[in-house]
Amino acid sequence: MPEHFIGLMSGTSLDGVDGVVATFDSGVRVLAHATAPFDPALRAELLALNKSGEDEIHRGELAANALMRVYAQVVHDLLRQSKLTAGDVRAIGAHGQTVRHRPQAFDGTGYTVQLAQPALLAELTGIDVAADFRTRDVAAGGQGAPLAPFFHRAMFGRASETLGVLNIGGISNLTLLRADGTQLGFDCGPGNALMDSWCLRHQGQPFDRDGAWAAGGTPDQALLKSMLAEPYFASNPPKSTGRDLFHDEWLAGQLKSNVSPQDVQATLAELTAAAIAQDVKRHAADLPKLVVCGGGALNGHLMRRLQALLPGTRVLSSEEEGLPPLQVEAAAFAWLARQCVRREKLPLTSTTGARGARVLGALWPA
Ligand SMILES: Nc1ncnc2c1ncn2[C@@H]1O[C@H](COP(=O)(O)OP(=O)(O)OP(=O)(O)O)[C@@H](O)[C@H]1O
Ligand SMILES: CC(=O)N[C@H]1[C@@H]2OC[C@@H](O2)[C@@H](O)[C@@H]1O[C@H](C)C(=O)O
Repeated sequence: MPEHFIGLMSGTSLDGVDGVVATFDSGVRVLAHATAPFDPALRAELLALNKSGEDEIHRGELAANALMRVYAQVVHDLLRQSKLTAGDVRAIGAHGQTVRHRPQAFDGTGYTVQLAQPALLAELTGIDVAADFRTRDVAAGGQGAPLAPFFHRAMFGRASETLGVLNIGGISNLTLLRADGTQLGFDCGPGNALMDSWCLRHQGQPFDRDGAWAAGGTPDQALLKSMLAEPYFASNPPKSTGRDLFHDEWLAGQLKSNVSPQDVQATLAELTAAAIAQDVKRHAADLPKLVVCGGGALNGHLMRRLQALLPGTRVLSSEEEGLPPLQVEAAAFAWLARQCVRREKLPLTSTTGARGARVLGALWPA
């Protein structure tokens, strides 16, 4: 029987948990996919914990416990769907919930915090849990993110082919896999997070389905220019970002003139697409193919804008390459769990800037 791994991802969009059960013995094979939304109180608390607040250690621990219960529910759903038992699964890779990401802050080492309680998840599932994947990279001088590029190579890479893999979650990140075997990976900037928040505020919807609201507006060029002047966009990789920088107050600080809510949404969509296109042109002029995953791949308007800004590149959904957009990151953490239990070092340097290859993650035995 092949070794099975479960991957659980709850990302910066805070929409909930995506999980997969997968095998990697002969290529990547996803046997089941399950999701669980966050209930509004947990989502609000996780969002609030992205900023300093009262009694945050206590609140953070309770939120981590609550998060693990949602993770356990996804694990049980995956086992039921795939007709596997806990004993059939070698390990779970649990990402946790990023609430702070400051890899180079203050003391030159910095930190990244993913709320999780892997011990509780091991108790609730009876399966070994690999977690805390980012901190070793930060300790080794890296950004701690993005980590999916190593999986992107395993999943989408082809010998002697140059291609890009783009994840558009709350934040967007780009992986460039070059024909010569080298790679680059970094966060481009906002993905859906600012759009989601603006849409909730003005439309009462958690996200702009298919980008329809944005598509009916017109980007405000002065606002777009001002947003693109944020120094993060021009800075060189290795680099990573998050809600620490791209939060509602950042957007509020940009809104100096009177732009209609719908045109602001159109401008935010254009910002996501333009920042990505700028990065592709800067680091991979003549890129033949860009495989898009994450929830943003389901946003037709965003996909059309990306294609228009990158006319020489074929922009396609990861679905066309064998893995649906909402399964890619969860599959990445299943794969990272496998690397962790095998004590395989990942060649981090060209992507995160870490000093050398390291084993990522720690293990909580069942
Ligand atoms: N049908 C759709 N139309 C438009 N946008 C969508 C659609 N479905 C999902 N999305 C967007 O995708 C987001 C979720 O994406 P995803 O699950 O990839 O993010 P994440 O994993 O939380 O974030 P990150 O990759 O930054 O960690 C939603 O918040 C929403 O903005
Ligand atoms: C610190 C953190 O949680 N970063 C996330 C976030 O969401 C997208 C982007 O920013 C990426 O850098 C990363 O997630 C993916 C899974 C990664 O590590 O590749």
